[in-house]
Amino acid sequence: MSLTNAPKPGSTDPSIIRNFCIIAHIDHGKSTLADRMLQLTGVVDERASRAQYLDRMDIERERGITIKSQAVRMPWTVPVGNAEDAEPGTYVLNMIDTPGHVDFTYEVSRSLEACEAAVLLVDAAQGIEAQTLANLYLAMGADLHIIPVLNKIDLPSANVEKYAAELAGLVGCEPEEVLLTSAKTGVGVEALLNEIVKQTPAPVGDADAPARALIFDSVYDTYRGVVTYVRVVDGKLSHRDRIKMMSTNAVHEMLEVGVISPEPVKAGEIGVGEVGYLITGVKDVRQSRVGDTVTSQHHGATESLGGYKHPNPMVYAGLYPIDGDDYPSLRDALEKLQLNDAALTYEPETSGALGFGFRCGFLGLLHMEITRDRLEREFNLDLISTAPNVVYEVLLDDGTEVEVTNPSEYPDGKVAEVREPVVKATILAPSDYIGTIMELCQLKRGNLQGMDYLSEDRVEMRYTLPMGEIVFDFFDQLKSRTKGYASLDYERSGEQAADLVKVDILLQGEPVDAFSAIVHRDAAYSYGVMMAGKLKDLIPRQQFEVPIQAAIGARVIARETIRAIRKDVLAKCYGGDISRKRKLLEKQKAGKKRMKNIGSVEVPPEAFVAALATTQPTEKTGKK
Ligand SMILES: Nc1nc2c(ncn2[C@@H]2O[C@H](COP(=O)(O)OP(=O)(O)OP(=O)(O)O)[C@@H](O)[C@H]2O)c(=O)[nH]1
Repeated sequence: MSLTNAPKPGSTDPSIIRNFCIIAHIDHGKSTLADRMLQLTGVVDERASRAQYLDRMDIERERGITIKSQAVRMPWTVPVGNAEDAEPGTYVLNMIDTPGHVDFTYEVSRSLEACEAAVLLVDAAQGIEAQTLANLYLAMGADLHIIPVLNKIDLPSANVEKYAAELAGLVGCEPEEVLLTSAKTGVGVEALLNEIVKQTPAPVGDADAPARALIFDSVYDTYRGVVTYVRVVDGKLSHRDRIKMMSTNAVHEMLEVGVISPEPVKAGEIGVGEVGYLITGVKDVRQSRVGDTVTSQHHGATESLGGYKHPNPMVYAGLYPIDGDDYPSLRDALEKLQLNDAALTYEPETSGALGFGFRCGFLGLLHMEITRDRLEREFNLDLISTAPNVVYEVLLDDGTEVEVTNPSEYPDGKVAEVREPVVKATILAPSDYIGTIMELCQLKRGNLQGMDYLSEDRVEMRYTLPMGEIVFDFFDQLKSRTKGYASLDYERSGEQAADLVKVDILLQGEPVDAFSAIVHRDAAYSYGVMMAGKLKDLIPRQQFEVPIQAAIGARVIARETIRAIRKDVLAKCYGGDISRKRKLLEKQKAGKKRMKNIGSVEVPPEAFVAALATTQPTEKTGKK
């Protein structure tokens, strides 16, 4: 349909608005389906459509993942006499794109809150995966109507019958009610749009009440400052308003209101049920937080929409520039990233081994990897990052409690109790792998909470596990044990007391803070042996013997030795060529400058990078 006679923002009757999102496991085709919908509704024409319109950032496109949610307004006309029995007429569909990964669960939950229905998309060749379930539970928690869809039905390996039954069993409908699409070829997508119109409840709100809108995303734009995405629940927001953030009472000037279709389109106002953006001139997303309620300054609402949560980092790691001179650039880069990332925290720290750097807090491992990636790519920095760790609550003998976000700050002795964060994990896998998964979970101190068969050969296992074990190498091991067939999802679920100790690694008797780790007492020995062995291979031989030790307090639990060598770079230069000799000596000197010194031991930065490389690709990067 043409865009010119589409209903105008601000004056759209809520009864013709349909707000929905697409939820899916990674790679099941969410972005492709979204692109196809943009084309079919005429919002993006086929020629202009570059693949995956919604995934804006380069990294997202390269890795094929969605980090930030976006919302697009699409007009859609249901023709008279359509097979799906939707009421003919022109509707406004707002498609809200949700991030798919567990690290961003809170952002997902806010995006869902802005919708009335969720299209649950499942790959017809893969079936239900862990994130299908996690997202479905979140959507059901938000009271959304669920529209089950099997995608990729064009694939020769698609097993429509089996997975339609699985999906129907999950959402509680008949297998015939599961819609079938191929986002790639477009088959079934028009029918899906009609079904969305038919099945999605129209938004309900009080047009005459004071304005209340939910912030479900907030993005920093270099030219325009922060762009805030909102769903209006009651009243209306006009470009003439001054607005108030209800969690902080901060008041901002409104510079622009509009809708995205798919580029920003200015509007005078947006009303009940509508989804759009606000620009207020704030320069930092922390002033416009996801989950907060926006109201107008005058005659504003007194009660916020609820559900606002402050994002708390769950995983910490130290980031250090390989070249110490890059420290100021790293600080500037983190400052810039934080403009667009309310969940990222950092503070300066100094490491005896690595010099000046920052201790950064992340929502999870993917968040950490994305941040590191962006620092290296967009800001051209070479970084060493320490192994990620979780936050421990340590109760000392004298009754004081300290929060430890860095293993090297772990109090020595005097510890009465240590509490560690726990997660509820859901693992989906072919039933052949039950044995090996159970073995792994046991090894990682997991407790089986329940197990269900989704179909005769696929099983869902629910565990509680210490989060510290998950950030270590759990995912990697799970994938290798199940040949990549298992999928994992987890959410935070309280704390537990545990018998944890700090293992230090010493080079020539000097502790190297970057390698200290907090581990379970039973795993301390294997961590010590693994680390000492790794370093023995990575640190080049020096002119003297270097002992490597792993220790708990004063007790040494593992030891390796790097034998001495005298590296004579001139050995091969017999006779006279003095300029060649000088060149070699200069080269050696330059090499030494890069070295990090631990006592008198020279360690090349690459050894730190390799020793600290967690064998820990997350679900996304594991595919690289
Ligand atoms: N054959 C076939 N391939 C499809 C279909 N839909 C998507 N794909 C392919 O599946 C892959 C993943 O699709 P995406 O749309 O990026 O998946 P996604 O769910 O958005 O992934 P994330 O953004 O990472 O969560 C891409 O290579 C698509 O081309 C389909 O209907 N048929």
